[in-house]
Amino acid sequence: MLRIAVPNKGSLSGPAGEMLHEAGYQQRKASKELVAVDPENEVEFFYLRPRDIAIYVSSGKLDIGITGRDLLLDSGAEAEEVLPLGFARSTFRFAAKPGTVEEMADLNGLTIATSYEGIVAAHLKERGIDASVVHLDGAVETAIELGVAQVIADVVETGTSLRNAGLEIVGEPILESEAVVVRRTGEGSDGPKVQQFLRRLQGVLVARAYVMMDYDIRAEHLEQAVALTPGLESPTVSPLHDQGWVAVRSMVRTKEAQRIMDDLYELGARAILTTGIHACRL
Ligand SMILES: Nc1ncnc2c1ncn2[C@@H]1O[C@H](COP(=O)(O)OP(=O)(O)OP(=O)(O)O)[C@@H](O)[C@H]1O
Ligand SMILES: O=P(O)(O)OC[C@H]1O[C@H](OP(=O)(O)OP(=O)(O)O)[C@H](O)[C@@H]1O
Ligand SMILES: [Mg+2]
Repeated sequence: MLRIAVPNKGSLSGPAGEMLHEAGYQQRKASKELVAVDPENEVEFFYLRPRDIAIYVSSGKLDIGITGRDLLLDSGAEAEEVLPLGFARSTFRFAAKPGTVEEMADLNGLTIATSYEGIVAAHLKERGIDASVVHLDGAVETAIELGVAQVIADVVETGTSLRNAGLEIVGEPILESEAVVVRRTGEGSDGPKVQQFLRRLQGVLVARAYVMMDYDIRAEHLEQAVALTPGLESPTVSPLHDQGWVAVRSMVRTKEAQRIMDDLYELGARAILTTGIHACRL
């Protein structure tokens, strides 16, 4: 049975569960359940703290896990990223009161509060900066107001938490993070069950990012139309009863669908339809 670590709480938990559900895996019924078996797919899910997942996976007791790239790197565990999942996107940044820290060198001699000591210490060391790091569990933005630190290093998504605390970003992003699938470092080639799991998640990513587009076009404009909708491999072109026309079917990126529909219409295409993709294997 495949053993998979899934975040039990926080920003990663809901979207990870949704993605697994979309991939056809049975998820736990209640948020207090710590282990759930999906007998049909022969998978056992372990609902663990996101911060601990890379550590469990590196121990070799679990085959694979879902966590944040920042948490993976912070843990220092012998685990590596195998597939980015596109949710829980954030950047990891330094921030301070306006006017107190202009550039990275100003961090020398200061105290930095963070929940991600591993990432911060490595970043400072790489740049030869000598600053103290104090670990806090969360709500790090308040640490400056309360005098625990002069600088924080924390996850930023919309920037609302920083603004509310009257802080501004210092320097370049330390890291860009999103949810990722992790496995033990140096595992070699994945077994067939892990490969199948990854294919299912890749299928969800593609189904989320693409729509199927169908349209009719006069045969003489086919090449121009196909240039707009090349598809992943090659579009399907079918004859229509009216011999001057053909029907085209192709996958297009959801984000580009409206622009492509406008361009196709301009080219003379008609009956342009898009439909969602529920699942796929490429
Ligand atoms: N506001 C956010 N937007 C996007 N991703 C976030 C946000 N906050 C945290 N994350 C991401 O979620 C992961 C952290 O998960 P974790 O459950 O430890 O924190 P959390 O979502 O802040 O939950 P908690 O309430 O337990 O602190 C990290 O990968 C981080 O980048
Ligand atoms: O840029 P924003 O959109 O404001 O999001 C970033 C905030 O979200 C997370 O906090 P969370 O609410 O999880 O609280 P925590 O600090 O206790 O983890 C993170 O730690 C930041 O504080
Ligand atoms: Mg948090």
